[in-house]
Amino acid sequence: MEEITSKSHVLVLPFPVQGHINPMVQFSKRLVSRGVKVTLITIDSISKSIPKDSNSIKIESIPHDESPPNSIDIFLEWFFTLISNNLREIVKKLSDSEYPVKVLVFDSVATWAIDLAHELGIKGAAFFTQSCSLSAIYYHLDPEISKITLDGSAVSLPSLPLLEKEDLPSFVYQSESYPALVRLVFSQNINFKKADWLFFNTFDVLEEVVDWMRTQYPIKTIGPTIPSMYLDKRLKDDKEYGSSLIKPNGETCMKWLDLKEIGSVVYVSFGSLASLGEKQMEELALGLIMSNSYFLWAVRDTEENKLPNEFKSKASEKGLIVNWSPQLDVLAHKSVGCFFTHCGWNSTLEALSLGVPMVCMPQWTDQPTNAKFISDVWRTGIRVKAGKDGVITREEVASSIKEVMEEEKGVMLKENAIKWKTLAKEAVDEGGSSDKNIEEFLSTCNALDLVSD
Ligand SMILES: O=c1ccn([C@@H]2O[C@H](COP(=O)(O)OP(=O)(O)O[C@H]3O[C@H](CO)[C@@H](O)[C@H](O)[C@H]3O)[C@@H](O)[C@H]2O)c(=O)[nH]1
Repeated sequence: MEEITSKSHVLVLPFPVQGHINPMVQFSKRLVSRGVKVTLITIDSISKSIPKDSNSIKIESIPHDESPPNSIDIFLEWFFTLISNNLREIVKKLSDSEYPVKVLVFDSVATWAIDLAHELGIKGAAFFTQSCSLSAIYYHLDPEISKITLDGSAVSLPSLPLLEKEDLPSFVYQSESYPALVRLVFSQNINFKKADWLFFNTFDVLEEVVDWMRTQYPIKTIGPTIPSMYLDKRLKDDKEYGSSLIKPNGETCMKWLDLKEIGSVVYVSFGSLASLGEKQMEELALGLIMSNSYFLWAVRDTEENKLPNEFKSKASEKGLIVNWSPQLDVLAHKSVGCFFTHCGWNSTLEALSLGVPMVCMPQWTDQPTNAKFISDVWRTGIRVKAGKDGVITREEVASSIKEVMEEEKGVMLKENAIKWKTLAKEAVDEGGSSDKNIEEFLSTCNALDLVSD
């Protein structure tokens, strides 16, 4: 590994939700391990959940008097205004220090950050927390410029599998439900034109479209951003993400899993944002019981009231319900045989990196596309089928779990999952594709130092 002796200083700005903070903090740790100074920019209500200066990442936290707004549309504007009003001062302050800032790595949804970075005389790198395939889809289907007519039939795009309507990101067809989010996801395309680098939390062999994107833009794959001790083990202290916005019920989960047989437990989680309807929650709950497998289900406290009456006590022989799990430890546990997931990109990468087969129950945004890749491209999972009313029945839940846990198909899915686990480790290990991309990025940062010294 090349020794970085320069005084490179990189600012990292994640959007403040779990699924964006985790990968950007992990990327920061990889930079710090190579001698780079990294400062994470966030807001007070989030920074209290991130251990101060964890893994030598410095934190610049912006105070705010009012609580963050609950509505996503209002929150986006509130957060971006708060950051953009303060970022200039932060860069100026740090630039007067021994380690002047050279690069701002910003969450790809903070599209305004690139202009600010350039105005301040520093480089800007957009960090995409979703798959490269997803960005390619948004790129080709941008309503402002796309010549493709969306009429509900399958779409064929360069270096991507044929995508049926239900495989496309939900924002493509349901644009009226979340107008601000839809504007936001497509606005990310501006990064392709303006950013100095485009970082993707993926690895080269995982997505064919990476090669196609590379012919067009300065993209760098740097993932999977799973803590090193689960993959290459080169960062000895890197055992967890270290920034849980919800406190996990770790001991309870681990003790319970320790008592179960190898591969006998289904782990169920829908990440930090997805919210199921009451009917769907009931079908899922009853399907889990019907599957006859043991299950560990992370149900956030805001979702708990949707569980059927007395479900917890009825399920107590077979199931454990917690508000938040230490997901990496759970997926790495030998008792877990299957991950019943909403297919958030982090969960997807975690399952691939830890060799766990999946049952996919995507909800919205990128999750349907991730489910398509899991079931048809990487072939490490199957996707549940919804009934006419859009609800996935208890029978479907139970039979999908049985298919993965008990049937021949499950053996093939597990073999494929193990293959991807090996490839994920290779990508981040010394000389792997993601490792080399980080090295190359830092060599360029070094050159920036030489130019400005
Ligand atoms: O009980 C739990 C549940 C989740 N996690 C962690 O929380 C993260 C969840 O991330 P992800 O699987 O990506 O889901 P979301 O929280 O839903 O993430 C949002 O952000 C992702 C990245 O942009 C998108 O892919 C998703 O669709 C979007 O919902 C993962 O690292 C999990 O390990 C836990 O530690 N414990």
